[in-house]
Amino acid sequence: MEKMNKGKNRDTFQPDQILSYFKLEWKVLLLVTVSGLIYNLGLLAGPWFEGKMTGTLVDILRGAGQFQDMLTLVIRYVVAIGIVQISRYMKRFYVRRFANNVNRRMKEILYGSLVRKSRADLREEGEGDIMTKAILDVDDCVEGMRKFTTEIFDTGVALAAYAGMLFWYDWRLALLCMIFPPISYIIAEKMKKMIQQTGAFYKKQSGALSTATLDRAGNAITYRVFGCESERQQAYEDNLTAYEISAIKANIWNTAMPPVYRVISMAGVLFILYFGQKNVLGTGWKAWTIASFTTFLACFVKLSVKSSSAAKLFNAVHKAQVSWKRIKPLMHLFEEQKSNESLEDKKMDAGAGRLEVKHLSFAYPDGRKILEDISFTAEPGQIIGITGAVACGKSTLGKVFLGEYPYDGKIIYRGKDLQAFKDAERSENIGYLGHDPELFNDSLENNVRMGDAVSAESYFRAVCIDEEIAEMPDGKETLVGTGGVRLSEGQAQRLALARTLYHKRPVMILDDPFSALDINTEKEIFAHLRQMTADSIVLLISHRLYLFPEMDQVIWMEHGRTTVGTHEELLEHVPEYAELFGVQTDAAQTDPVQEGGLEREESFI
Ligand SMILES: Nc1ncnc2c1ncn2[C@@H]1O[C@H](COP(=O)(O)OP(=O)(O)OP(=O)(O)O)[C@@H](O)[C@H]1O
Repeated sequence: MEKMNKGKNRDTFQPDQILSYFKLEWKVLLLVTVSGLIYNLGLLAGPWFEGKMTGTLVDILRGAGQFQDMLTLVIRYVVAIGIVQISRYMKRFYVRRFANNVNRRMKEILYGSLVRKSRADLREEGEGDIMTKAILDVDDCVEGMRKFTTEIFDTGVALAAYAGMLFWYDWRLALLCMIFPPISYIIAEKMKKMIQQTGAFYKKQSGALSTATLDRAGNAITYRVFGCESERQQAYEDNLTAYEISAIKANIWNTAMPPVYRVISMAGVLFILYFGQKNVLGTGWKAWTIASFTTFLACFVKLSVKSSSAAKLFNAVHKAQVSWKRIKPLMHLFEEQKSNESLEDKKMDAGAGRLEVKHLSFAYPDGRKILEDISFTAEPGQIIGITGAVACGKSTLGKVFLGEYPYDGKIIYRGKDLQAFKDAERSENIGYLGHDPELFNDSLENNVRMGDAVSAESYFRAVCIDEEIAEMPDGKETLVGTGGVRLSEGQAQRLALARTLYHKRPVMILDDPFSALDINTEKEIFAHLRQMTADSIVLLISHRLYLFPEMDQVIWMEHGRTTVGTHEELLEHVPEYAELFGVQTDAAQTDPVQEGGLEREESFI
């Protein structure tokens, strides 16, 4: 990959063209070619020596030959075998190396493509299918390429050499018995469709089974609690059965045909036995010795075996074609996009822009309109509270800023519509914290720093998790487990917020960041948030309204439409908002846990 990124290879490399991968590996393939040619041409020595040795043996038995001749022949035979085997080893080594290089390159490209897909697309595709593509399909594809590369020499060169030898001994007989191998090729080609169909179906089932397995493992507790285990087990069994059937069918088509091809290829032996013995007896097309007969027969058997491997090669190539078809649309190189701004520009500009949302409307790909004609503006330093009824589109409004789907209307920031932002520009300007903390299996600190050098300590304090971390045996080095499984929900949520604040952006979208916290902690963190985002715009989506009197603006959402104003204005003009706020603040006053204000005052600027 590194090599590919430099020099002229990069300009010519086309990741969605199989030939490009061969071209990129031309040095390794050259070594394969040289060692492959030596190996396969050397193989011809086998039948030649076998014929010679048979002839010498017959001479010795007749008393016309010397043991010394046989010994010399055997020594030369052993040396020839040595050379052939060394070249065979070299050829195999370099073919494997070629396959490993291509496999790694394809996986890197595919991985780069998959991680850039939107969350929604990934979910739609299914985790199981993604895993199948990223691992199994690449492996099958490369296996087809490896076999193709190997067989070009093992089969192509050897076939040509054996055929040449047969013609040299008796061209009429050679023509006669060589009718059969092409017939086996034709049959193999005809079988292509079945092999491809069963192969594609097997891949599909394999993806479905992986998805079912992940689902079962991920939701095991839910299924147990709700008593759905036997039902899920049955669904899993059904998937497993479908997978097994598809695997058997694909395997049958893959393995049952090669013996048939071999039998067809071998049919020429009958001609050799009949016409060959005539040659030996002196009544055929050529005058043969026993040695010539043995060499011809051995050569033909080897040619038939090789030609049936060629038919087998077709199977592997057909299988690889199925996989290639599945992954080809994902084979694109992505450049690390960098905006042209310097760090200083970014610092000066950070938070300098006003955000203008004008007549924003949005529908998911299923066509249902979620947001309708939304307009508001926000200035740097403002925190804007977004709330509304359940499922009214709050999260969707936040996600629109991620640019995963197109929208109507405009979101203008820094004088440009968000849809015109490059990915890198968008990620430099928009920070997002969704419902899922998306923690990875690393230390608490690394989850916040994400590779940056600055210490995460002050961010731990900002989200009020510092004291809990201090009590953990490994402190900030504590591993959080996959998805943060070793943390409480509130801890995971705060850690994710610390990460978002650490990587502060001029526009920050925080989707319900306090939902798992008590009011005291929420208020404390909010005060820190206010300090830390003094030059940013924060869109804070929340169901809880205790903090809304402190918001610079409030957006009330209902059926995809919005009312925008200050908290006081909304209390006056939106009865639903006033009612919700009243209910929540009344509840807080009667709940002792919900009372209180800021316990710790600290500056985070
Ligand atoms: N990826 C999606 N594809 C299609 N429809 C979706 C998708 N995500 C959400 N929706 C639909 O959009 C509507 C708004 O969902 P959204 O999550 O934005 O609401 P919300 O106000 O944040 O909900 P909540 O109050 O439960 O947090 C819902 O009806 C939901 O079913």
